[in-house]
Amino acid sequence: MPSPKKQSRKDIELKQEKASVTPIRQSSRIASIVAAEKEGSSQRVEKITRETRSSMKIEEKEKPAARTKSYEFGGPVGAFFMIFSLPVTLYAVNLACRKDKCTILEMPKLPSSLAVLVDMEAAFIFLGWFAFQAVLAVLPVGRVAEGQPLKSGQRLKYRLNGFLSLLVTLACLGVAVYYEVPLSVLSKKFFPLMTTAVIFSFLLSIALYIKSLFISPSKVAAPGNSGNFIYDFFMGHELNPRIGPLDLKFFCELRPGLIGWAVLNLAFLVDAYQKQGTFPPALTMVVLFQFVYVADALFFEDAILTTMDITHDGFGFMLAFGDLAWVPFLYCLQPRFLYESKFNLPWYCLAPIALLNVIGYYIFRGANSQKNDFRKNPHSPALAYLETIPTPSGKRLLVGGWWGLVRKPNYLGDLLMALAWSLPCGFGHVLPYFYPIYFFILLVHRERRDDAECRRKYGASWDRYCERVRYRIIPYVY
Ligand SMILES: NC(=O)C1=CN([C@@H]2O[C@H](COP(=O)(O)OP(=O)(O)OC[C@H]3O[C@@H](n4cnc5c(N)ncnc54)[C@H](OP(=O)(O)O)[C@@H]3O)[C@@H](O)[C@H]2O)C=CC1
Ligand SMILES: CC(C)CCC[C@@H](C)[C@H]1CC=C2C3=C(CC[C@@]21C)[C@@]1(C)CC[C@H](O)C(C)(C)[C@@H]1CC3
Repeated sequence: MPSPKKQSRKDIELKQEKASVTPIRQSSRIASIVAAEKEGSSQRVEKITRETRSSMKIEEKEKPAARTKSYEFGGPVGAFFMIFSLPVTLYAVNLACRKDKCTILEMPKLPSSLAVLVDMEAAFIFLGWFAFQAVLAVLPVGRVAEGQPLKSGQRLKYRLNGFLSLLVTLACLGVAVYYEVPLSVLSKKFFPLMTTAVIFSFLLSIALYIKSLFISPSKVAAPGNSGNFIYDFFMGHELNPRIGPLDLKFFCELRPGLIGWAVLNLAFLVDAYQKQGTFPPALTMVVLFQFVYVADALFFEDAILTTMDITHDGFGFMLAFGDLAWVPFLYCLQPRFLYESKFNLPWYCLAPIALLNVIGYYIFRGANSQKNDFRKNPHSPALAYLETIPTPSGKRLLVGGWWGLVRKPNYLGDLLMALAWSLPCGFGHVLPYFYPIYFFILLVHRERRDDAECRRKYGASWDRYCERVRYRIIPYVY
């Protein structure tokens, strides 16, 4: 136990540190950074930045985890509603879009027996798949990267071998096709596989919540620390849960669900080829687009370390269900529609859609890489041409390049791609457009959440950025 005398001295020091990040002090620090930059003294800039960071770290290290004051997603009631409505939506959309019909004008036909939805073989396939990906993820192969600094100042280490895992998975699929293993089992058992993923994500979220009750305050994720069980279960109470070398959030976000989505698509394509003797153009194109999206996420795996999911949100039901059930079994809706319905479009319709996808990808990749490279090395000579503005935390905000066009250029590119994945399904049905519609809503909401978080982090500097870059996602529109 510290002596009362020592404790009170520590308190004084703490108060002094807290005072050092008051708004007045913040603006004087920005002024010092700007002055030092004008003088061209990069050493002084580094020094002021280091001082500011360490004073903020001391402040945060000593605090018990602060309770979340503002609720998102409609608070506990909204979270409770989503825990039930998300799985229902997943089933409803997939049941409404089946071989003979794809419509929202009729009630989805419920399966004749439970065996259509639940199946032991599918459960083994799913669990085997999850274990296979986990083994690949912990193999000591591939670069190790450091995450963004945590509240404690510590940086977690992440093994980056996602792209290699994708290649190994593809090789295994190739061998399976060669030995005539029927991949059609994946499309036949689509619903039982989905049910296993749903049950698994519920069980995983419960385990994660129980584990999070025993962690130290520095490991708590601020958004999932309200004290309300339902809300924290949904948002995720622990920021970076790990089992030995396996970082569960990082793993689930990129491996079993994301690669699983690409594998389901490939299974539809192989089956279509085996049945029709040719690769149907529209299906092939969408499978290829989505494959590039998945491969890109794994190739630029370290870029996810600066996203909101990893730096800010806890690992709870929202992400567990999103990663393991929602992404693989809903994002493949357009390929599944094209596979089941055999719908096609002529090349002169597919060509402009392909161009839209390329433009979307160019913006998405350019924006994500620009921000990620800048966060990794703000003094990189390759980025020196970009205009930036200082913030009290020492970090700067990009106000040139992609990040000067709109506040979320990466969302803009992602949305263009989402549209390009649905257009090959034609205009006869609304359901294949579920993804771009849902995605637009998700990203508008996500932008608002991030805006609030950045205003909290960067104060007046964020307001300056918003004045400079007026549009949020779509130039001159929104
Ligand atoms: N397919 C899907 O279902 C989904 C895809 N996505 C995609 O994931 C990607 C990541 O998205 P997300 O994590 O939401 O958001 P961002 O990658 O945009 O990350 C937000 C963070 O970036 C930093 N930042 C914001 N503006 C600037 C700026 N001007 N200069 C420098 N840094 C800035 C801030 O963090 P700090 O300053 O602390 O570094 C902010 O908190 C996007 O491409 C998105 O489209 C997202 C959700 C779902
Ligand atoms: C349905 C719920 C209300 C919300 C669930 C959201 C999740 C499905 C998404 C939250 C952020 C995601 C990201 C990707 C996939 C979807 C989820 C998990 C991402 C891995 C897709 C590939 C991209 O290249 C990316 C940038 C790595 C994405 C990161 C965010």
